[in-house]
Amino acid sequence: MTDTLRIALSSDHAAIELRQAVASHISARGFEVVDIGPTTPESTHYPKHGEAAAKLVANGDCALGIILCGTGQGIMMAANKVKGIRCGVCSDTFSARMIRQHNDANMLSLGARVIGEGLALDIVDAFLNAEFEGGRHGTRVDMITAIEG
Ligand SMILES: O=C[C@H](O)[C@H](O)[C@H](O)COP(=O)(O)O
Repeated sequence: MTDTLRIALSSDHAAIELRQAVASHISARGFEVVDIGPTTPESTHYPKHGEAAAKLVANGDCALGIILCGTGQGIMMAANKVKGIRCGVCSDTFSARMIRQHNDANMLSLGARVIGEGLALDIVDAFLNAEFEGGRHGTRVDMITAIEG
C-alpha cells in the first residue's frame, strides 16, 4: 500500500485524544488524514460518527477508515451497517494484519478505554501495512458482500 492514501478518521467523546494521536501518527507516515471529529469533549453519540466515516470510505472519498470509541465496539457496529464496509475491532496487531489480509477490511476500530496509545499505533501500522491476499479469501469476502443484497 502506498503512503498517499486518504484515511477517514472519526470517534466519539471517549476517544478524542487517541484519535488525535492516530491522526498525527499516520499523517507523519505520509497518509492524507480526513479527520471528521468531533473536536470538543462533550458527550456525543458514536453511531453518527461511525456512519459518517464509513460513508467516506463507501463512496470512495477515502481508501480506508479508522474509527474509535470507548471499546471500539459500538462505532464498529454502526460502520458495518453502511453497505460496502468491512470493519473490525482490534486490540492486537495480529488481528489488525489479518483483517486486511484475509477479510479485506476497509475500516479499523479501536477502543480507547481498552488499549493504550503505544499499542494502538502499532495496531494502526499493522493494519495499514498489510494487503489483501485474495484467492480463497476473495471468495469469502464476496460471500459477505452478497449478504448485503
Ligand atoms: O461502544 C460504545 C463506546 O464504548 C462508547 O464510547 C461508550 O458507550 C460511551 O460511554 P459514555 O457515554 O459513558 O462515555
